[in-house]
Amino acid sequence: MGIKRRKISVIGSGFTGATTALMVAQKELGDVVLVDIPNMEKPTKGKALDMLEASPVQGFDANIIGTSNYEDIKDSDLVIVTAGIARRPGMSRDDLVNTNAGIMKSVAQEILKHAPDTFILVLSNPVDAMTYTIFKETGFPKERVIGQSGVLDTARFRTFVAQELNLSVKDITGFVLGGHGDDMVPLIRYSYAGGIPLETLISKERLDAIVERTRKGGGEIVELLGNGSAYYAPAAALTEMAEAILKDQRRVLPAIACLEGEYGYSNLYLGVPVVLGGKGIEQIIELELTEDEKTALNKSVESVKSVMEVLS
Ligand SMILES: NC(=O)C1=CN([C@@H]2O[C@H](COP(=O)(O)OP(=O)(O)OC[C@H]3O[C@@H](n4cnc5c(N)ncnc54)[C@H](O)[C@@H]3O)[C@@H](O)[C@H]2O)C=CC1
Ligand SMILES: O=C([O-])CC(=O)C(=O)O
Repeated sequence: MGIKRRKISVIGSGFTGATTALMVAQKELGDVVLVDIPNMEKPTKGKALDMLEASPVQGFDANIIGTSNYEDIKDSDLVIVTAGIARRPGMSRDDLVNTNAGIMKSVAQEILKHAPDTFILVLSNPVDAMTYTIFKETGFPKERVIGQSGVLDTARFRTFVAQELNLSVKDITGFVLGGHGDDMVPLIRYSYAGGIPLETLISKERLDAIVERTRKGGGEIVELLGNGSAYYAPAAALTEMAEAILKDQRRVLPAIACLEGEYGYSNLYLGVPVVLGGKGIEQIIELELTEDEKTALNKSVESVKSVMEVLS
């Protein structure tokens, strides 16, 4: 008996998985199990040990292990899924769908077998469709299967706005709705600098340019890196969501949630504002949308659905 530390399993020890493992450990959200395929077992163990050896210097208490044995995820409080292939220059996220759907199915079976009571955060792309796949394959309640896109997309938007206004990123808030693709819908009307509407601070032309850069933000990093996609900001986004769940913070964050009538859509996982806490997705917040915003959201939904059709 006694009080036990939380356990967080990160599936995939590549760029995003390893970075996420380090960030959640640095925040002392719990002990970390980093999982990859048998071929990758040695480097996965090596990364975990290397991170653990950073802990005395940085002063965090968290055990970190690397493994290719899914039994090690037993009793996880949270499983973060980053397994799969990432895109390279010239590719869209949707090009990853067939390979990653196969990987999601096998990962879902392992989670179901070894950690049936856990929460799941999905990162693998195309993430709206992959979150839906994990939901279907595990049969978990919808509030326990959550995808990450909006925290990252909003973080990019906030970064660009802070640069434009030469203000602290801390004072910039925003909301990005819809699928995690180039049709995502940054909601300017709900975006502020220190409580002041952005529309009163930045010209329409400059705001349009920021929205466009946000939509293509993932691709911008892919072009710069040349051999993969973003991982620092995605890992930071996953860590914020993990903290909201594990500390029952009831944060208001954008997340990929299962819609059953909300915003007029059903049987679909899509990025929307939610309350994220100890029960997972505790509420989906429905914002009033203008006709233009509804049209933009609909376009984004059509993109997500066309990817999901490939899977059915
Ligand atoms: N939703 C989002 O905002 C973002 C999504 N992503 C997506 O996250 C995914 C991972 O990206 P990276 O970490 O950069 O890729 P990566 O290639 O560096 O790492 C992926 C890892 O998954 C492992 N893997 C494959 N099958 C597995 C299985 N069955 N079990 C355990 N591990 C398995 C691979 O061996 C590899 O080590 C990609 O699909 C990428 O597109 C990346 C950034 C942001
Ligand atoms: O762009 C990619 O392929 C990875 C991703 O989802 C992002 O960085 O937003």
